[in-house]
Amino acid sequence: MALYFEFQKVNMYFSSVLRCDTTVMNKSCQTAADIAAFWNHTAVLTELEKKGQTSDSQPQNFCNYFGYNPLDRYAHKRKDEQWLEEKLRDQSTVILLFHDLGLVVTKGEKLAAQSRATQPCHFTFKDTSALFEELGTEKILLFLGLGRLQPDKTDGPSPPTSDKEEHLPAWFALDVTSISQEKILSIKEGLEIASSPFPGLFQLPEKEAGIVAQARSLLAWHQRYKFCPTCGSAAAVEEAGYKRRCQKEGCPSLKGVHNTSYPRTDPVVIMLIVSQDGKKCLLGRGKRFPGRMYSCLAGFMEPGETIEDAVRREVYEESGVRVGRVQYHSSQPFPLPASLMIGCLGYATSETISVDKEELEDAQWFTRQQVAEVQTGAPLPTDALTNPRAEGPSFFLPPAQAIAHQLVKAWLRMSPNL
Ligand SMILES: NC(=O)C1=CN([C@@H]2O[C@H](COP(=O)(O)OP(=O)(O)OC[C@H]3O[C@@H](n4cnc5c(N)ncnc54)[C@H](O)[C@@H]3O)[C@@H](O)[C@H]2O)C=CC1
Ligand SMILES: [Mg+2]
Ligand SMILES: [Mg+2]
Ligand SMILES: [Mg+2]
Ligand SMILES: [Zn+2]
Repeated sequence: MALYFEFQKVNMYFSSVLRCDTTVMNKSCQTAADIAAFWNHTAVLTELEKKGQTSDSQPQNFCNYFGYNPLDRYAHKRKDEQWLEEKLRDQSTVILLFHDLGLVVTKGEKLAAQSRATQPCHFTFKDTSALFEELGTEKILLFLGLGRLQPDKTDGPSPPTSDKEEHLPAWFALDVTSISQEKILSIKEGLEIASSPFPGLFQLPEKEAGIVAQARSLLAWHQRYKFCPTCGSAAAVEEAGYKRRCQKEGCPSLKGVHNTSYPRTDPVVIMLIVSQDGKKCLLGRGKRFPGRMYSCLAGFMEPGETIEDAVRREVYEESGVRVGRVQYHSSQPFPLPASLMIGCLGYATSETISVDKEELEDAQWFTRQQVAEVQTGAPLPTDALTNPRAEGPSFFLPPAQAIAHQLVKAWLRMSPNL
């Protein structure tokens, strides 16, 4: 009998978990999964995960905007020119066009109620054959990989596919900077060039943002590294856009492996610093930040430095605050032009702030409550980014697409509301 009651209790427990609204947050920005993770109720967390909810307080599960890329890069085919040519002409192939790093998009698509989403235009070889003809052999054509766009991450797991890998659509990016904008825009009705990186790059469908980041970072490398960094001679594009080879005989870059021949990525640390008592976090305002925006401190890593030391050094340089323990959270490819943001939480060992006025306008400690109110509060007025006197809260955080936003959210969710 006792066993029966015990069984009933467990049953009720799980049925209440299965009925709970997994999207609701309490005043501290914590969802049911966050609370379950915090109190180490793994059985409850497992049930919630079956409903498609994971806790952001489990950093290993976290994928930032630009971080999700559904393509298999298929790197072993980059030297197979015949295979690449056939793939390029296949009618399932998707070609993205970039004009001076601006993506060619379809006008007027609305994905979200308030923001105008940037919808990359998917061209075929047939659509673009005149452009290929005009560009000739000197073109920069990148093979990005094979794959299909999956349903949004929020739609749950992707449906099973019977496709063999080789039959998945191939994705390419073509640089059409040397072709007139009029000619590009006349390929189809309703095209435009999302020339400015802001805000278009941050309004892409999330399932495609990683592909655009991959293409844009590579094209930016080609734009900046036309000549061999070792001897200054011309360098030809090879391996489907993943290599540049110096054309001068005897150049040292031709002997052995040289990173000057391959696409570059600049690692950047970005960190939310938490005070010793765990109740405050450190945020700064860069000189060029819009409106009243405050964000995590960030800085380029230097050669011969660990991630932990880069976090400690940048925080000390910019704010005078000393940091002890550093914990990795997640990363984000950042295609402006080609950074890798390495997101961390850092635990301060001192509190006095001394702002580096060369780089920052201000840096302050913000309480958990202040930050939670801004995160859960009403949407910002439309002129908040441009008008410092706009109505609304005394400060605001970067949007959800920024890793800084996610670091703040992670801290709010993983710490108890003290
Ligand atoms: N603070 C934030 O919330 C966010 C920052 N970022 C990005 O993080 C990156 C680094 O942050 P910062 O505070 O600017 O870095 P930082 O604190 O290291 O200072 C930037 C300065 O470092 C020098 N520098 C050293 N290595 C460099 C390199 N590889 N490329 C360019 N400049 C280099 C330049 O003089 C530059 O002015 C920036 O590109 C920024 O766009 C991105 C998202 C959010
Ligand atoms: Mg900085
Ligand atoms: Mg700095
Ligand atoms: Mg720096
Ligand atoms: Zn050279």
